[in-house]
This record gives sequence, C-alpha cells and structure tokens, in this order.
Amino acid sequence: MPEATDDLFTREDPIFANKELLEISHLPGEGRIVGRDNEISDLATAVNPAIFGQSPSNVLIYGKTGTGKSLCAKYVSQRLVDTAGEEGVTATFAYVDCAQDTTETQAVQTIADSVNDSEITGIKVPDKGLSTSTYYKRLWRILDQRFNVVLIILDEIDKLDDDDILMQLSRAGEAGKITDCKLGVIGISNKIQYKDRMDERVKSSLCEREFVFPPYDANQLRDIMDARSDAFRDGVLDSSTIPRAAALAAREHGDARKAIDILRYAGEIAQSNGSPTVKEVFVTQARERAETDRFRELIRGSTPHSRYVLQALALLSLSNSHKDGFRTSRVYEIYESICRQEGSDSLSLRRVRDLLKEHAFLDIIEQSKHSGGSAEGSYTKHQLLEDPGVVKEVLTEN
Ligand SMILES: Nc1ncnc2c1ncn2[C@@H]1O[C@H](COP(=O)(O)OP(=O)(O)OP(=O)(O)O)[C@@H](O)[C@H]1O
Repeated sequence: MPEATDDLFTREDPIFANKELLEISHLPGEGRIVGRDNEISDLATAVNPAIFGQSPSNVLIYGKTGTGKSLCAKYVSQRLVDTAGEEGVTATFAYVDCAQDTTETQAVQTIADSVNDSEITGIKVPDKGLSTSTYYKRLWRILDQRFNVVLIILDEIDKLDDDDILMQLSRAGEAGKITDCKLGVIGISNKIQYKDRMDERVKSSLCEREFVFPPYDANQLRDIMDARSDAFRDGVLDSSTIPRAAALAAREHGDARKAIDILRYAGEIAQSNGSPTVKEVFVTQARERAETDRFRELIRGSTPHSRYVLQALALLSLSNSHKDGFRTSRVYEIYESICRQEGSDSLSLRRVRDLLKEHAFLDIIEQSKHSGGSAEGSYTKHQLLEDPGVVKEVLTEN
C-alpha cells in the first residue's frame, strides 16, 4: 500500500475564490446589476403603491432569455419588502417557476407554502393531497393573517396549463377572497405572443403595465462579468478571457446567463486541465457546453409538438445544406412524418407556423421572407440558429 502523502488532495481551489457568484441562482446585489436602471425603476414605480397600503399594479415582463427579467423582478420585490417594512407595512413576495409548477394546484401550493409559517398561522400546507380550492382557502387565510401586501412572481408564465390561477389571483381582492392583504402579480415570459392566448378578462387585469427587456450588448455583458470577476482568485483570469466570452455571448443573442455560464465553465476547464490561469482558448470549449445547456434549458417544459417542429428543422439541416433555410411546407412535411412515428396527431399548418414564430422570437431559428414572383407569391423560410447536432442530441435525450 502506498504511503499516505499530504498531496493526494488539493486543499484549496486554485481557480475559484467564490464560485457561488457564478451560479445562476445567485441574486447579485445592486452594485452588480448592470444596465437595467430604467427597467428597475419602471418596475419599482409599478409596484410602489404597495408601500402606501394600496394595490400594486400587475405587471407583465417580456424579453429574450438571460435579459435579467427574473433577476430584476426578484430584486425589486425584495427592495419593496424591505422598504415597506421600514414604513410599517408587512410585505412579502413569492416566486413560482411555472415550468416546474405547471398546474394550478402545484402553483397555488407553492405560493401558499412559501408565504406560510405554520408556527405563526397554525395552518398546514402539505406538498400534496388537498383539493385546489382548499389550497386557495388556506392561501387567502395565510395572506390575511400575515401580510398587508404580497407580490407573486410567475416566471415562465406561458408554461402554465391554463389561465385559472391568473383569474383567481387577479380577482382575489375584488371577489372578497382576501380583505386585508393587497396582491400584485408580476408575470414573466419570453414568448411575445403569450398575451394573445390569454382570456380577455385576465388580460385586462393582469397586464396593467408591460415592459420589454432588450438583449445586452457586448459592453454590458463584459460589465456584468467584470462585476463578478471576484468569483476567481486574484490574477487567475487572463485579461482577454472576459472580453472574448462577452463577444461570443453578444453575437448569440446578448444572453447574460450564457455569458456567466461560459465564464464558469471556462474556470472548470482550467481546473480540470490543471492550468493555473483561465485562458482565452478555454472560452471556446466552454461555449459549446453552454450552448448545449442553454438549449436544453430553453426547451425545458415545451410541448411535444413544439419539439417535433424543431426536430424536423434539425433533420432537414443535417441532411441538406440550404444556406437560407427551408420553406414552411417542407418543414411541415417532415413534422408530419415525425408525428406519425410518435403516434401523435399532427397540428394544423397554422399552429405549426405559430410554433415556428415562437422559436424565432427565442432566436432558436431565423425566419426570412422571400418573393417567388407573381406565380408563387411570397413565402417564408426557416433556418436553425442553434447547431443542428446539438438540437438533435438534446431533443432525443431520454
Ligand atoms: N443586468 C445584469 N447584471 C448582472 N447580472 C445579470 C444581469 N442580467 C442578468 N444577469 C444574470 O444572468 C442570469 C440570467 O438572468 P435572468 O434569470 O434574470 O434572465 P431572464 O431574462 O429571467 O431569463 P429566462 O427567460 O431564461 O429566465 C442570472 O444569473 C442573472 O443574475
């Protein structure tokens, strides 16, 4: 047996000083939120009445992935809770990831559980087993007992199975379900057409204010990463590493999440290569990994048909090299054959067009209009922006 030596393990992480700063769940403080001053102040204005004991406006935030929607919503909500507290108003906020809690019951359970403290209220909110209406009743009782104001953030709101919870939340005050507590909803979506699908009554009450968050440019992404460079030990980051990661992430839709992921992965690659510094070359490898992760995250919770449409386009792209993409009719043909294979009825051409539009909004694909002359009229072509190999791999996982 070899003699025990002291150097079998490295006792200190040679690359990261505080890796947490690069975790996606990390909520950076004010000094570290870059380029969102206007958005933060608009959101604050919308929910501000809560501090005077009045109802906050309901808000819908749109924007592509990684544009800081969740971050700003949580940040403003936390600030509202703190400021309200200083004014003697008891406030709280609940965060629901609707991609995970897709049903009305799951979502209302999550909200009730997160605002409850059973020692104070004496109310239990079990994980499951109650009817939807019982969860609501408990939620209303908890809110009236504990808070003057509550904000409910519904992230990826378009992933909810239906509008029922939105109806309940937006009408809780009016319908007399809660009497002492004021409630505001902040809905977040990266699907611009989401509102068109909403019930008219929900739409008018939920969309009092709407904000669109634009993508970041390379300078903003660089600032966002610079503000977190203390995640690394001193002197470990090569000077060109962050600018390179920013340039890559800006070219691919200005997504801060991807930029931060690239930086974290580049650090991990340095670690596993035993390199004392995070070199610019690691950024390229890190990007491939971030790309796969990002795409997996993007389509998390998406419907089977939305995936079949993408799969059709990936198959076309892998077997042909049409530089300017494929016509809707061609994509539809392949989509129909995938549906047959999957034993599923295909959707109408019109629905498939809508699904393609949603993918285009998320920059998964690019659409271009073409004119076929008087005989043909105009038509649209679709092209994958993601690597078709990555798309196929992720879509055929498990
Ligand atoms: N302006 C910013 N300053 C600092 N960090 C940011 C900024 N914007 C985004 N980030 C960071 O980028 C990551 C993604 O941001 P966030 O989750 O808010 O994006 P999002 O728009 O909600 O995206 P998605 O639609 O994918 O949920 C988070 O780790 C967040 O902390």
